[in-house]
Amino acid sequence: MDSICDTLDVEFANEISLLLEPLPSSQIREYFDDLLTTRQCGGLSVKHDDERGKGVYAINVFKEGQLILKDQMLVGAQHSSNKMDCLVCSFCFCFIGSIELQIGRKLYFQGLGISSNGKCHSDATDMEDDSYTVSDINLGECSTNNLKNTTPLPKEIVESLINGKLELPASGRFSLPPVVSCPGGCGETYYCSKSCADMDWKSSHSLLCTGEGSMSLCKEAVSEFIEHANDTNDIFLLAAKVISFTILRYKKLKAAHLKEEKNSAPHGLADISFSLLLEAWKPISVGYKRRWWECIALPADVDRCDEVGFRMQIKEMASTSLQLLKAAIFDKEYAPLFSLDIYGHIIGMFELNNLDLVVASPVEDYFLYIDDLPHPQKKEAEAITKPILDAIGDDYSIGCQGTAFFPLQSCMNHSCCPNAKAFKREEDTDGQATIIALQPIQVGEEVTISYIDEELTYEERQMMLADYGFRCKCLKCLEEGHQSNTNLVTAPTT
Ligand SMILES: C[S@@+](CC[C@H](N)C(=O)[O-])C[C@H]1O[C@@H](n2cnc3c(N)ncnc32)[C@H](O)[C@@H]1O
Repeated sequence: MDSICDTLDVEFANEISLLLEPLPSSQIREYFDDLLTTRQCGGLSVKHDDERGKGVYAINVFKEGQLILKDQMLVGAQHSSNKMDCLVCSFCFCFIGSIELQIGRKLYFQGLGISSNGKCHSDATDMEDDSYTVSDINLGECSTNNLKNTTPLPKEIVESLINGKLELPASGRFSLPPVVSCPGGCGETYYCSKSCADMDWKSSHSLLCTGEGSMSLCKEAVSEFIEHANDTNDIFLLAAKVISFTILRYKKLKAAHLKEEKNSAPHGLADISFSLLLEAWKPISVGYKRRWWECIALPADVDRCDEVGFRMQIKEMASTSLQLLKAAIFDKEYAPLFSLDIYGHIIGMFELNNLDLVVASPVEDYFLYIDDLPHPQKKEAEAITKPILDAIGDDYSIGCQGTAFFPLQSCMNHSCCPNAKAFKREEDTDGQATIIALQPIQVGEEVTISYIDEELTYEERQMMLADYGFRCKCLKCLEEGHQSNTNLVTAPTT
């Protein structure tokens, strides 16, 4: 595995080990206390123990069913294969536009079909008089929808759904925020508001935008990086967001520092630069992480004897992705961020902590509403909606799907008898993680969630948790583990 030589890893070995060094527990606690204050979440605290690392503890009592935490993601991305099904805000992941636009886009992409390389191909006409047109839609890979038993609609109807010329019955009850375009003009990301667009721009998108306003070194290089991620693993898009986020935070800290320096005796900037980079990196430094190619679970179809080769391939793929990212946004000033070791640890952090990003579809709610209407209205509405439902087929209910890193939720340890779970309620219409109490939780008790299906057998659970790199010692496992050991001892020999 050492055959992949990355010169930055050698040149910046000291800086890299400082970036990867765990923070002292007092700093970790301070960081999470501040974060909990910004989340307006008074009932929790993050503490460290030597056996299991960080954990989340209740400092208030929670009742069964009570909301424990709404956690805002640090970075997240919609799966490229899901972009055909759902148009969502690229920052908060709520659905945008209108029910008609959501349905029209879905039918439009279904109508295009999927070419042999898994990409959409476009042959539709533009509708230039509207702010969101068919030609605006740039999606990367398409999902392989289940199009069996669907009855296509005429192209003009699909176009009028997208253009807002056709209004569906009662769709006003399901109004969605308007579509706001990317300020950099990439035509690839859309938002629910100017404030989401601005926050995404300042957080990471300004460096990863492929539009005219991009702050990257080379827009074509950004496009190449994105294409590689779409073709291989969209986790690289999240890693790029983390690096951009750190660079932009660093630049902001440096600007504030220079402003302060003007008003006092100046110090050498070189000395202070790395400490500013460390500060900018703090939200990532507190995340539990290991190198991706070392911690990724061996897929079921890879034989144990091919393990070394598999891990080497993963490392090579990450190295290719990093070279493409370097061509897009590298600067010597923050060079250690572009070492393969740091890139591997960022992706490993996602591997070990990420939560599925799920937002339910308002299109599903819309069709359920129509189905529930009393008889005369239902018949009237269905005269219009039924052909549309027949054209979409079984996939009408697909919601937004992606992956995201949540700073507080990722501190929650696993238990096979958890007292909390990640659960989206009806009112949770964006990408935040929502954690709900499954049972009463007392002050001082650890808040735990299950990373796996806790109904599996003891052996199956341990096998699945081995992918997360640990053996579970929760009460249920201690009891069942003891029982299975006892059975082994007492089992009759044949
Ligand atoms: C998502 S993180 C949870 C937070 C983590 N403890 C930390 O320090 O950031 C998952 C990691 O926590 C540890 N962990 C979580 N639940 C555990 C459990 N029931 N028993 C042992 N280790 C556990 C394992 O190292 C696991 O890979």
